[in-house]
Amino acid sequence: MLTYPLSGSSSELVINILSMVLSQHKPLDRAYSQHFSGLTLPPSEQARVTQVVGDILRKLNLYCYLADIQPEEFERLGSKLLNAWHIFHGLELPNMQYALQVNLEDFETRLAHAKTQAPLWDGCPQWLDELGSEQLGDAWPLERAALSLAPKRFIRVNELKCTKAQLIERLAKEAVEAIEVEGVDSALEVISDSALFRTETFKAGWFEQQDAGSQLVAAALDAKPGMRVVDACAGAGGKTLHIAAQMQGKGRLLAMDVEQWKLDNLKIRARRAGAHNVETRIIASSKTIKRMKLTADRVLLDVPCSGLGVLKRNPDAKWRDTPERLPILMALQKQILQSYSRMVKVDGILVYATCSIMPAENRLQVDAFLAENPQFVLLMDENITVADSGFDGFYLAKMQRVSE
Ligand SMILES: C[S@@+](CC[C@H](N)C(=O)[O-])C[C@H]1O[C@@H](n2cnc3c(N)ncnc32)[C@H](O)[C@@H]1O
Repeated sequence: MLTYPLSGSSSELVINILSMVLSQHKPLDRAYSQHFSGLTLPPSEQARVTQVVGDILRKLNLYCYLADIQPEEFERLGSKLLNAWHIFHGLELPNMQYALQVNLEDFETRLAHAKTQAPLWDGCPQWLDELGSEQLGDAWPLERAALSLAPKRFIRVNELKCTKAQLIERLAKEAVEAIEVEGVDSALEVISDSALFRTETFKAGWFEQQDAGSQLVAAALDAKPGMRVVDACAGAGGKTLHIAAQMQGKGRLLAMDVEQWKLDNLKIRARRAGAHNVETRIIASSKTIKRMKLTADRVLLDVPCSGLGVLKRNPDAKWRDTPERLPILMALQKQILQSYSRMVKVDGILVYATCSIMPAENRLQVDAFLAENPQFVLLMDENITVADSGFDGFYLAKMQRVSE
């Protein structure tokens, strides 16, 4: 965490970003882009601001409890929470105008109590603690604690442009220190505090920022040059670009989604990455899928999910309407799996993936699908857990179509 306090203006910035997320219910990335654009903040200060915002969101209920405020009061009482945050981390108080002060005696009493309440200490809201206990049983406390930590920074080497060794060397010349990641061939961990997207190495398309756990998903698809591959929930193409590299730019790679703006972003990223065999197609209706019946060697279904495996990186989801959305998401996952699996040809491979660690969105969906679709068999599945891997949490199931 920080070694010296935030400046007064950075503290105000943290409060404004958090207010946008907590009071106006905007996504965190939108709050960042709105507040950072037009600011001439040095990259290191921007990194400090995002570090503090991320930490506060990961443990919002703990810091609110210590500051003796309610999350709903953040817009009005944010300065008190920020002071409590500094005291908690043993830092001097920031120099904010009109800041509300914390009663130190009260803070110490609350701190002693919070240490005895593990879910509160881990910044876990009650609904999530109940869901995690119900879904994961004894494994939940370790996952819960792991989800409260700051995420590491991972990148994926773009093998269409360079090797891992060449990437490490070129990044070092731009003062970015990156090391190999055990168990994930395509990944590097960035251990210096550098602004990655400003590097020439990034502009040349040599890497993408992508969690190491996420890189295991496309690896499981095992796409080969010359194949016909569909990434059916491609979004902005994190995994599409990885698949394109596996295919060495040869064969047909179709990236589909229901949101055109995401596919437009994907096209820009594909151009930078030199991924020339990527085509995009909007899913306008079920006909788009029906027309492709039994045509694909590989289909990836990286379905919309709760995101409960990636709370380190997207901690705002803890304080959103995630529990209300869960049944809707699960119905959509079931429907996508049933309908889009029709694209897989006989002997072809289907990979179902989520960035959730909850069995209800993962193995239970796959079991239900297999029970209704004997034309598919399960080859393997994997829970990439946050506590075991240190990555974000993912699930993947690899299935094969054995008959029409
Ligand atoms: C988990 S995200 C995909 C992330 C992406 N694969 C990546 O690696 O960057 C799920 C995607 O599914 C898309 N989606 C939502 N409903 C869909 C549907 N019915 N059919 C296809 N895609 C859908 C969303 O727009 C979103 O981009």
